[in-house]
Amino acid sequence: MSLVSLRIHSIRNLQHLELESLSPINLITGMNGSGKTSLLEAIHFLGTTRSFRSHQFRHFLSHGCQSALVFARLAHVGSGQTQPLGVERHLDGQVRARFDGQSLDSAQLALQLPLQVLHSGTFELLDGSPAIRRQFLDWGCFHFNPGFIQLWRGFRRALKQRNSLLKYGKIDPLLLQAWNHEFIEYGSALSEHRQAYLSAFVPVFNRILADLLAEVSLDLRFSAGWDRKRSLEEALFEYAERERQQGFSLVGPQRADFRLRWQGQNAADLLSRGQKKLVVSALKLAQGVLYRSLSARPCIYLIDDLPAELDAQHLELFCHYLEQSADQCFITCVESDTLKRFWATDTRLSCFEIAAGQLV
Ligand SMILES: Nc1ncnc2c1ncn2[C@@H]1O[C@H](COP(=O)(O)OP(=O)(O)OP(=O)(O)O)[C@@H](O)[C@H]1O
Repeated sequence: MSLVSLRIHSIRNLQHLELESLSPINLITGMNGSGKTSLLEAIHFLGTTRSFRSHQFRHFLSHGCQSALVFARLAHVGSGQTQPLGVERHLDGQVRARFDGQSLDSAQLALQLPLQVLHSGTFELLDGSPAIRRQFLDWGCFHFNPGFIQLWRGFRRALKQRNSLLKYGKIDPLLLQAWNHEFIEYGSALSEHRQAYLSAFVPVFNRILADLLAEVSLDLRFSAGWDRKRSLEEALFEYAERERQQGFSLVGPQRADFRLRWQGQNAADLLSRGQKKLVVSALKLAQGVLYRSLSARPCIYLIDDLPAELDAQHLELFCHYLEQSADQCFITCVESDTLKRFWATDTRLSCFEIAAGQLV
């Protein structure tokens, strides 16, 4: 699906904004503080009911408003048919997502509008906490395997119950055994899905990285969250006493991570900012390529300040990559001339300029 038109109400300084005739490549330009990133945030809200830069809804809801609404018409690739998608969220916590007249839960919404975001915070994928990389990995697994969400939910439930038993000291052995069983069943399966996804992902990532940043070749290492020479059951047994003392689960898929190594060291410690941006971009592009090859559906890319950190040569490579993909892109930058020259003349491109939250 791709967005054909977009209507935004009450997201940051975008009180009411309507965009028509969206293209595969959409350039959003404007001065600092004009509302470019807010527009990307609004599309992210449409696909997830959340922002990618504020955890709290009240921070990205326009000041003085009670609710935010984003509405779009989505087109099936290759057909002229469009369907409406709307997401509304109120300050009191109510969230409503509707697609073509049907209510959607968050997982169904994510399936309708698969998004990849690149913004200044995305660097954390390399040097931030493992939770950020697990989230990245689980996005891929979620779209790679329809059964993954059930496993993930089952595992989260078992982890929560297990942690609350360990936390409150008085442990009923039968109850702990029951939750251990769930934890092991769901946890082992979850980890297998993550590994299967990475096996498919790594060659795609390496290929894209070689195109975008030929001088860097990275080794992606996955750690499951426990020593894989043992089963998860054996690892729980080995850590049982330490977990009792610490009061929470110490081993399992909730500790999984992956690291990128370059020349035997943590890549984040060696790469320049521009190189980091290209590596993170290659990770995100690889997820999109894999998603498209499995589902035959495109991803939507939200790319904030694409030119930042990149020289003209890498910028051109990046733009070339985006225009060749079947994905839809929303790209922000301050000056439109910075990016306009990098596209082929037959690329379907729409340019929107924003000033103080309004289209110019
Ligand atoms: N909750 C809010 N309600 C209203 N306005 C807000 C809210 N939060 C932030 N703003 C304002 O919205 C404006 C748009 O911010 P945004 O980050 O989208 O700008 P931008 O065009 O991406 O700027 P830059 O080029 O500097 O990154 C800013 O002026 C900001 O102060």
